[in-house]
Amino acid sequence: MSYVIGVDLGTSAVKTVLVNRQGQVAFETSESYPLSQPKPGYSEQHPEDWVEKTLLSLRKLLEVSKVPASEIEGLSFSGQMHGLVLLDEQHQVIRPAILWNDTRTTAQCRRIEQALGDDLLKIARNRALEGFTLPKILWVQEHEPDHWARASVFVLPKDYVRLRLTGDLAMDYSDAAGTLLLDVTAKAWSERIATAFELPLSFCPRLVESFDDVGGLLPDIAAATGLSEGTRVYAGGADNACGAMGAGILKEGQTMCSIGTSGVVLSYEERKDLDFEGKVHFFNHSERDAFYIMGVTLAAGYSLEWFRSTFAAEQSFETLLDGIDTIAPGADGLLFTPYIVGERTPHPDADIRGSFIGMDASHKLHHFARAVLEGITFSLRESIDILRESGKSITEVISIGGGAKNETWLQMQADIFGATVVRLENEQGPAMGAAMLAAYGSGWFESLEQCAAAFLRTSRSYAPDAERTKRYDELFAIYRDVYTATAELNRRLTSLRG
Ligand SMILES: Nc1ncnc2c1ncn2[C@@H]1O[C@H](COP(=O)(O)OP(=O)(O)O)[C@@H](O)[C@H]1O
Ligand SMILES: O=C(CO)[C@@H](O)[C@H](O)COP(=O)(O)O
Repeated sequence: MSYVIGVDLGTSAVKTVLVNRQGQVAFETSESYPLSQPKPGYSEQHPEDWVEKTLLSLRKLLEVSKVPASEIEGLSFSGQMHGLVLLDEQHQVIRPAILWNDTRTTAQCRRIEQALGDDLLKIARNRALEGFTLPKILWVQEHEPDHWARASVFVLPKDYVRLRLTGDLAMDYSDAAGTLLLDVTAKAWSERIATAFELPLSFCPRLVESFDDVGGLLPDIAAATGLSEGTRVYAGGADNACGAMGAGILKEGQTMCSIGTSGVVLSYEERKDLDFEGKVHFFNHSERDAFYIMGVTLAAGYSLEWFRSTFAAEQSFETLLDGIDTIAPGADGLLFTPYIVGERTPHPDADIRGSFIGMDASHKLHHFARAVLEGITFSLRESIDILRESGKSITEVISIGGGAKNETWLQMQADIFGATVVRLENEQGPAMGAAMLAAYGSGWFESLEQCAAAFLRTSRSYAPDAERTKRYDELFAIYRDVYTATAELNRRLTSLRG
């Protein structure tokens, strides 16, 4: 038998999957790590936690599966995007990583816009948003001169873990696209952008394709995990690119919805010269010379996790959501907006915060839980609408991530999106995309599409119900008004936040 491993470095946990040549998952493990929010709007993690938990997860994968290390041909990564890991000349970490959902960088975004004007959208193909990496780099430049003086190079989360596993420093195009330093269509670091902020190009690591072989495992890593030094490591990709691959989004006309900590609606995009005016993110895919567009809800699964841990900490997601299907669409007049850490699509606004509108004395915990799911899904519908407005026909959506675990939520996605929602058999999200990169890199298939055809099988489809879709369309019109109606109120509350 031969196997590959996919490692998904998520925001809440690292997940590893062991996959055979038929795409069957022989074993999986997951190890969580903390997220620290030292101030409102801040979101950080310790890169050492990622490394430690990745090694632990790999060791368990080998111990429990009992698969001989010699049968594992390749390993690759998927990683949470945009997070800034600053390294000194010896490749030591300088400060905790500043993550994708950290919104401290509004001033730096305005500085980028002023310095680059129209060039930003022309070159980086994306707007200056707080979550992206360049604003984080500028924040450290401005606020932490001692740290900045030591900074020699930057990497993204999975690149740091790969560096520690192999000793190789590199970044793949799909992740580099989320830094705002890449000329996305030319696939090269942008000198124009780097020099505008006095960054030498040596501050940016070597660029590679997601499926490139970047070496073997270091001897001490092989010893610590039980893996063989002979297992080849392939660079890996951004979690959304890998999630898309793991959902089979490899040609025009395919769309996925991923509900993890964040929420993403993503479509394969052939029209690389079309100007999306920054309304959606435009990134390199993990397949060679391919692209995708996507909209992001900052707190999708995170809104549900926040609600559960704050108001029903003793309950699992399953218990909390059990019975919400007995409540009618609209949660008896209760509406939630998931802006609990600010928002990205369609409102790039770090100051906006969430709301429950329409609370009534008759509402119980289940009404709130249903309203939270509906609010998250309405937010994703805003991205679906932007993709449709760009000319895409979206009639089928592959749903992945934690949000695809609940049947009621899957049906709700179909009803709110007005599209058939498809769940995959043995859905593994971005971890499967990472395993596919390792399988393709190892030469098991001639193309990633061929690999997807062999690995991925659909499990169940959820068709939209015409009556519920109509009801949700009415509610969606109200949902859309909540942003405008609460934006100014939230701005006035900003100074009260801790
Ligand atoms: N059984 C479940 N039912 C509904 N939602 C769930 C369930 N389990 C997890 N989730 C949601 O999925 C989120 C985690 O998704 P995951 O894809 O594992 O996240 P990430 O990759 O960001 O770490 C949780 O925060 C929660 O909102
Ligand atoms: O910021 C983005 C994409 O632009 C996020 O999607 C991150 O990539 C984190 O993803 P999850 O941990 O939610 O999977």
